[in-house]
Amino acid sequence: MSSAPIPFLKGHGTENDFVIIPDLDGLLELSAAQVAKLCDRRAGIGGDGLLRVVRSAKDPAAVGLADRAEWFMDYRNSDGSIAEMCGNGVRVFARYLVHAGLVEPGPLAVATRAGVRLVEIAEPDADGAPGEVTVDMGRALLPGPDGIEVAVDEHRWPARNVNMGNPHAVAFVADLDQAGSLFTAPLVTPPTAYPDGVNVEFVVDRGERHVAMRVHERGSGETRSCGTGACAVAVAAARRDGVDPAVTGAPVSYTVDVPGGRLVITEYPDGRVTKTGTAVIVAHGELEPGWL
Ligand SMILES: N[C@@H](CCC[C@H](N)C(=O)O)C(=O)O
Repeated sequence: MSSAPIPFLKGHGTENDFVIIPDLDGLLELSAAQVAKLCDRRAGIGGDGLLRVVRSAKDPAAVGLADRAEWFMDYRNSDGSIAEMCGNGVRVFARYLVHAGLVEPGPLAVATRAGVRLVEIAEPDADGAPGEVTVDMGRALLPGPDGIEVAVDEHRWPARNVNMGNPHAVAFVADLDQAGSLFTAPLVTPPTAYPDGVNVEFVVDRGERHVAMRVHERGSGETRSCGTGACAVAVAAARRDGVDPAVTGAPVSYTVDVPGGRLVITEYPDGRVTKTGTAVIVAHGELEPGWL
């Protein structure tokens, strides 16, 4: 790694917060331990995850995507592990590119480990406040099997396996407090359903096409929002409510409240799932030389 100062930014999407490392030409190699150090909330910058911003052509992980998307989101969880996709991360990533003058508001293709995702960055409003960011998350997969369960303390719920590029177990519960402290990962069975680990969402109804959730994220613990999780929740709710757009032929939207704000998720008859919410840059700085 070069000894030049390393710039960073901090941003969040509905309080799912990220350390952003611009590495436009792919000169940095961040180990899992270095990512965990950066995401540490006491000894580092602090974040639920890290977004390394790099040109697709400069990162081997984005091979084959560079002709469709100039920028690659190298996303890592706060423990340093790699995840295929981060739904809030990709919106904050797009916000950073506009903030840095690297792209204009409007449509943008972003390469991720789950493939290319299309983002729409709204123009700032009349007061100059940044507009919301929408991402087309592609199709949800519901691979099963039947019989998945999530357990916390004495509570046990049936759960639905929804894959949004990354794995989710969605459980509808009577009360979000039943999920407990979430200091440790909920028990998900059978373990064979998720060989690579799982993000777990606990969901309650708030009204018509309106739910609220808490999440325990693989590699990060409980977070205040999870974009892929909110999409998984909306898809699971649509199946439960009998409004699968592929069957009804009509799009369906769910408002998903997370501890850090609100996301709006729409699923279309062709299977695409979009997600809209805020994405904010809050700070920037430079790492102390030698610290990392
Ligand atoms: N917070 C994210 C999801 C990040 C990845 C997840 N922890 C995993 O390991 O799959 C989101 O907004 O989608």
